[in-house]
Amino acid sequence: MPMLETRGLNKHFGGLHVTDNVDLRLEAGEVHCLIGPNGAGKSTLFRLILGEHAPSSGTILLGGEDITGLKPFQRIRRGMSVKFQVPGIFKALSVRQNLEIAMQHHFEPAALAREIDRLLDFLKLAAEAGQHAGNLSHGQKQWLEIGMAISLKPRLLLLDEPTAGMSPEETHATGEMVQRLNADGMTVLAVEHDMAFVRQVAHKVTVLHLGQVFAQGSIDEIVADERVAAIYLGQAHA
Ligand SMILES: Nc1ncnc2c1ncn2[C@@H]1O[C@H](COP(=O)(O)OP(=O)(O)OP(=O)(O)O)[C@@H](O)[C@H]1O
Repeated sequence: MPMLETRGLNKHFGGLHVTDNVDLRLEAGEVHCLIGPNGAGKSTLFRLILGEHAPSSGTILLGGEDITGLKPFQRIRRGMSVKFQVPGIFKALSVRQNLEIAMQHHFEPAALAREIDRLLDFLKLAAEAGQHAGNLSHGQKQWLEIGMAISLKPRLLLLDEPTAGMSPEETHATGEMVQRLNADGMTVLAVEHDMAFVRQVAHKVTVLHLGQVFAQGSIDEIVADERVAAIYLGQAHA
């Protein structure tokens, strides 16, 4: 059974058809990257999956369950989690306190401290645990945000341009984090422009164009597809 499936998903904003009959399927245990030119409808599709927009028509299934009518918090309770591009961290609190806020209601105190230590190691933020989150570098803030998104161990993680603004080294380290999460069983859907990252992590790539699924396949198939090169990859330094 797929972890996530959209069937005939449509979204209109007035006369603008932004999501056009999208059938997307993520198998459990898959890392799937969503690419496409600016304005292709990637963010809108993300918001539909998360429940921040209601579709004009179509169905969304999580683990086989129809979640189309559920609110975002109900989807999160069913094991979905998201990291947006703009960090939603509390700058005046320490790195550790940010993770505590995300996790405090879900663990006993002793287990909480242990889980946070493990997570800080995973995020390469152990040395920064006591620092104000506002003092972290841009890449570290993104990692803290990923930490908050994975702190409750979702089965489906949505990442919106996780490596935006990162150096190549930080991008690679982020890819390794995604690979480790995936090795532990997490299914991941990432909107991403950085083709090195896509090549590093993706089992499958979907190209969106004008709100539609334009092409789908492995990264090698996508890079070899001249139709994709014509609309997108020329701009993306594949
Ligand atoms: N709330 C809205 N109301 C009206 N139009 C919208 C709304 N949200 C998005 N759009 C339009 O839908 C189209 C797709 O936008 P979307 O942000 O989903 O694309 P994208 O692929 O994520 O682009 P980018 O890579 O630039 O973020 C754009 O033309 C945008 O102007």
